[in-house]
Order: sequence, then C-alpha cells, then structure tokens
Amino acid sequence: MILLKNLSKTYHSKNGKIDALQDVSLEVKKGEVFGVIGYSGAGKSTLIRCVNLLETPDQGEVLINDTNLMKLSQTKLRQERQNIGMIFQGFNLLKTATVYDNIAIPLKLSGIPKNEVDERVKKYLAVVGLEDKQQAYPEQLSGGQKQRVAIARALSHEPEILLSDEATSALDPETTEAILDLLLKINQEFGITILLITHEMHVIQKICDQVAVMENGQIVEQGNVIDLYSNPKHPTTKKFIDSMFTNTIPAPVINDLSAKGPIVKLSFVGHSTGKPALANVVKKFNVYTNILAGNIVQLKNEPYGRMIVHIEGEEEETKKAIASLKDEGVQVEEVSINEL
Ligand SMILES: Nc1ncnc2c1ncn2[C@@H]1O[C@H](COP(=O)(O)OP(=O)(O)OP(=O)(O)O)[C@@H](O)[C@H]1O
Repeated sequence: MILLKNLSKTYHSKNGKIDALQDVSLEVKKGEVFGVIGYSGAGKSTLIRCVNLLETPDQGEVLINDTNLMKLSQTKLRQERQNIGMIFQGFNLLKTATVYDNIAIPLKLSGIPKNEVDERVKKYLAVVGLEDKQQAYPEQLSGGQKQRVAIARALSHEPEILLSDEATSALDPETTEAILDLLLKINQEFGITILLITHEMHVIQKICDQVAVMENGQIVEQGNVIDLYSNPKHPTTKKFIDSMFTNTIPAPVINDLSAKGPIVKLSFVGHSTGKPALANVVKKFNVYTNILAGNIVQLKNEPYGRMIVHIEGEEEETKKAIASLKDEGVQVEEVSINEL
C-alpha cells in the first residue's frame, strides 16, 4: 500500500551537498506498523516527508495504493493527502484555537458539512480520551494531551495511513507508553497502516511489525522485528538491539569463569524456550550452568530473551550441551570477554 521505489534526495547548502536519501526502497503493507530507526542525520525525516510529498524526491517513485503521487496534479495530490494523516514531535497545533477548533477547522476547510464536522470532532476526541477538553487551549494541556489532540485531528480525516514523525520523542517515558498504546489501538481497531520514524529501539520493540534501519541516507537492514532481534546482521542494527540488553559482568568474574568452560549468549523467542532448555542440558549432560545476566523484552507479538550463561564442565560435555540447546531452537553464540 505504501511503496517507495529507489528514492534519492540531495540537499545543496553553502557547506556542500548532502545525500539525505540514496536509492531507498521500502514497502509497507496494509494494516502494518512499520518503523524506520536511525541515529540523527540518517535521513528518516526526509524519507517520511517524501511519503506525502512534503519533500519531493529527486529520483524514484512514491506509490500509495498503486497511485504514483509524483504524477498527480496539485488538486489530485491534495485529495490523496487526505488519505495520509501525519503527527509530529512538536504536535503542530494552532495555539490560538481551542481543541475543538484545532480538529474542526481543517475538516471545514476540506468541505465537510457542519454537522458531520461536529460528529467527527466528538468521535475522535473520545477515541483519544479527551472528550472533556473540547474548549481547552493547547497551552492548557500536557505534552501527552497535545499529542492526543494531534492524533484526533489526523484521524478525523479518516485516513488509511498515519505517518508518525518522532511522535513520542518529546514525551516522558510514561506518556510515551500511553501514546504508543494509543497508536497500537488505532492500528488494531481502525486498521490504519502506520509508518513511523524514531531513534528509540523501545518504540520499534513495542508496536512495530516491520523495521528498517537507516544510516547515511540508506536502508542498511530491514525485516520483521522478531527476525531482526534474533539475527541482526548490520553493526548499526546490532548496536540498537544491544542497547536494550545491558550486560554488566565484572571482567575478573569473566576471566575466572572462562577457564572452567565457555561463556555463551543465548537468544530465544517465546516465553518458554530459554530456562527449560537450560534445565534440560543440566539433566542430560555433566555440566553446570550459571546465568550471569538475562533479560526478556516484550516485542509486539512475542517475548524475546537473551541470557549470558557460563557452562561449566569438560569440553566434550559442554559441546554436547551447546548442540542440545541449538536443537531446542535456542540461538547460541560463544562470547569472549571483549564482547561483554
Ligand atoms: N532542508 C535541508 N537543507 C539542507 N540539508 C538538510 C535539509 N534537511 C535535512 N538535511 C540534511 O539531510 C540529512 C538527513 O536529515 P534528516 O532530518 O532527514 O535526518 P534524520 O534521520 O531525520 O535526523 P534527525 O532525527 O536529527 O532529524 C542531514 O545531514 C541533514 O542535515
């Protein structure tokens, strides 16, 4: 439904040229939550702004439901944009208008009859839980409430697609959770496809089905979130995922243990895989296992866990234990002191 084909964009400034997008392609299917993650300057904003042509790519194609937006007249493009809502880090509310008018004015401007405007404002303020704030002004609202108004405004045009440009970056952790829950609810209840950009792995982890990792204007890796967690290939992807798992094992402990058997990193998807598999190898082989660090994070659909484990025993036995763990679907990687 969103298909970006070979997009390139170069900015020219006094200091030279910047290739903000270099041959970027991605596909977001109907009903998905797709996240694009990258560090500052990676090209995320440029990319998301190309989807509704707030930014015009130098090369490539932007297709929404098979319509090539770059071939449309201004009038047709304006109509197509009604189908693409957008929310921003800075909320972009009209300061001098009430919450009600912030939603009603754009609806009136797009030609919707007055009684339907009223219905939609009330309906979508209820969806975001702000029925009682109709007459408030933005400055009387918290950051989270402002973002809820912006979300209600985007939804009031009843779009198929919602673009989220770092929508939670200015919010505290608790409010971030609440807004992410709201985005998930919108995706599930209204079937709205969401494309978001973020620099926080937590956002990807919590609500996304698919993820693309951007660096220097390029997508360096993309895929299903669970697959990327289980088997990240690019160093930047690894860095983002590692940031969710802190391993602070003192070096002397590692040195001491390494002499008595391998230290391994176990990764597993699902609730039950990790600990039972470990218990089994202790039963089956002549080894002891010692969990040095462990963490399970909740991805959108499934938990994903990582443990750092010392396997103590004779070489033959520890090898068999590792093979058995692999047989049970646990990913096993031997780690050295430098990698912890
Ligand atoms: N209008 C512009 N003129 C010149 N350079 C620009 C312009 N917009 C973006 N850039 C440059 O293009 C590159 C990509 O910027 P972009 O904002 O897309 O990245 P980003 O990943 O969204 O980063 P951030 O999270 O910091 O916004 C950066 O080097 C940025 O400085």
